[in-house]
Amino acid sequence: MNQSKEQRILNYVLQNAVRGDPCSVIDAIDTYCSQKEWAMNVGNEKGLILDKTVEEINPSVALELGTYCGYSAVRIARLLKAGARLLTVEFNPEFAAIAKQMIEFAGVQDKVTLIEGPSEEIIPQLKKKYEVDTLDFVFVDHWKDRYTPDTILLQECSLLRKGSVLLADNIIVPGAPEFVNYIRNNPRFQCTNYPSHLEYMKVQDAMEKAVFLG
Ligand SMILES: O=C(NCCCCc1cc2cnccc2s1)c1cc(-c2ccc(F)cc2)cc(O)c1O
Ligand SMILES: [Mg+2]
Repeated sequence: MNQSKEQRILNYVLQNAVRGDPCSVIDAIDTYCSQKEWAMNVGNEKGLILDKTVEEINPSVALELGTYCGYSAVRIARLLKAGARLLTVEFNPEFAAIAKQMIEFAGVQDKVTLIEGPSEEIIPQLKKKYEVDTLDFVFVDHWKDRYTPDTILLQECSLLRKGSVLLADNIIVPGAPEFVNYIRNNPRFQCTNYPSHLEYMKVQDAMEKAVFLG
């Protein structure tokens, strides 16, 4: 049976990156996806916005919604201090299997917990099953129509505290207009927009940072 695009991306990383070197994994994925096959990794331009946000917060507990091949999980995990952890949620079993191998090859598996399942099911489990108190940082990069309901769910599950930071991808393309309207008009969030470009394309995109005010 012929390989999936995600399997081809992983194979390229295994052959061209250095085991245990997260930066070489990130670079290899960006090289493959800009030269050979486009894929929905956050990419290097928006990835730098993600890096700066993570470095600014220096989170002890981070959540990612939408793992895909593990590109942003590796990007985030490589910046985490000793003892800090990333929980990343993926809905698609094939993607989760690729991401698991990607995270292990990068050598960040000790910092990352990969959870397979729908966000609306996993978020309510985070406190009891995954021993989360509150989240310092959330990277939102899954189904664009889940951005708003899951932000509400995070609040309902008391997973956000004063100063928790959400960073949402794809504000313009594919777009999350309902989320933008919700978060910018919500007095409990302080929002900042970061114009950028769609990964590997000359198409406008943006990220939105939202700080929970408690
Ligand atoms: O759909 C995108 N990401 C979401 C897919 C993840 C599905 C999940 C649902 C779910 C539910 N619960 C838990 C975990 C998860 S993971 C996406 C799409 C584009 C894009 C695609 C075509 C195009 F022409 C232009 C842009 C660019 C991007 O950067 C993206 O992130
Ligand atoms: Mg995205």
